[in-house]
Amino acid sequence: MSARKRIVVKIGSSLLANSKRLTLRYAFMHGLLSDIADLREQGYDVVLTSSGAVALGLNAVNKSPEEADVLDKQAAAACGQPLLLNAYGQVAAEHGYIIGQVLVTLGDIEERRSFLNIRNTIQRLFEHGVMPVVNENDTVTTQEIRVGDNDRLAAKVAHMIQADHLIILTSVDGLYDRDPSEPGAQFIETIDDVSSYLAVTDSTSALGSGGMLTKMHAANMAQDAGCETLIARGIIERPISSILAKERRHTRCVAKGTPASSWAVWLTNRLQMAGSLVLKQERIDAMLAGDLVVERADIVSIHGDFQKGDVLHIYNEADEECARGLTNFSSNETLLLARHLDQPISELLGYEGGTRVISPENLVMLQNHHLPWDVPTDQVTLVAS
Ligand SMILES: Nc1ncnc2c1ncn2[C@@H]1O[C@H](COP(=O)(O)OP(=O)(O)O)[C@@H](O)[C@H]1O
Ligand SMILES: N[C@@H](CCC(=O)OP(=O)(O)O)C(=O)O
Repeated sequence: MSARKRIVVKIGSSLLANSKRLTLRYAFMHGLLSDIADLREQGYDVVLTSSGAVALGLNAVNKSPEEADVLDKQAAAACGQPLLLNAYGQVAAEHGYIIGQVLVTLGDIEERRSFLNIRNTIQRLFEHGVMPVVNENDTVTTQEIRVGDNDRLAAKVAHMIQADHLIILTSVDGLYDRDPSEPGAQFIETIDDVSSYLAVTDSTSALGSGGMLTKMHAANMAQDAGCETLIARGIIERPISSILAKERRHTRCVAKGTPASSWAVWLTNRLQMAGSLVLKQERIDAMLAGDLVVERADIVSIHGDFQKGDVLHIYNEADEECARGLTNFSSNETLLLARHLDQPISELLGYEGGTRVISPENLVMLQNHHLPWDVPTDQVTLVAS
């Protein structure tokens, strides 16, 4: 691992685009990239996760943020992303460095192989002194399969590169106990456990997507990965170094304890559910006591249409999510195996393979994880029926 420190900086749309004219705020970009030039000199490797493609492309499709539908936004992103990256490229060159574009989809970061590929590419860009600029590839995503906000995407990148800090620059100076436009809103300086703030208001600025809600989710994901999240106002001189030097107000979400392994964090911080299993309480108790495995006899019900290698969410019979793990069988195979417990697996499936539905090395308990999903209500298959 390199001795250089790593930071992921997330830039919200409201910082990059003028909310009325929907044009680029060059002065902000200059200040930001000049600050990054100094940080690079001081030994920081920086990844920018930058929004702004949709906002900067809206003029090209003749729409305002309010009237644009999903397709308009995808078309706008196709026009705005090159504008954005061109500007980053030109301004970075004035400060003596090169940027590289990394466009990703939800599938790319949820699939282990492409996740590792992106990580290796970012690593190689660092080795060449190039600053990666990451954004979601909005033109190819659909509503159901998209990250949807760059806060959580930035947290994924922070986990991917084992960043020391995730810095979220936005239009307010941090988290308040309610929307700061409400009278009496109190500023929150330090957050030890993000889980108590996961239900904060989700109202956004004119161009924003997720508001503070997705910033808290991002901080929660980063906390799991051992990375501290700092949330601060972006329109200011030296927007990043002034935060790192604690010169101005910001919200700090502390990274506590030893981070889980990269594999465990990848398994738990999923944004998409392939399928799920409800297990008998005895098995959940055994798993909590350290016996990490799922056998076919443990299954009460199966949800969803999943494939071998997909990550499943594991629930107890009270519909509480307890664990996540990588399945060795598809949903059809799992059903067959669980319904015919007295028959050998090789006979049922027609091939020799393992016997466990989820193997110990591929199973992670969620006891320290704060983003459990509700049990899905569709596509339920009761094993005993
Ligand atoms: N509890 C809160 N604390 C701070 N800001 C909040 C809160 N609730 C809502 N907001 C609003 O969230 C907005 C920032 O989120 P967003 O517009 O999505 O920014 P970005 O484009 O930078 O991601 C601010 O305009 C702020 O008014
Ligand atoms: N990928 C989108 C950004 C989505 C997003 O998260 O926006 P924001 O809440 O302003 O950070 C774009 O480039 O416009």
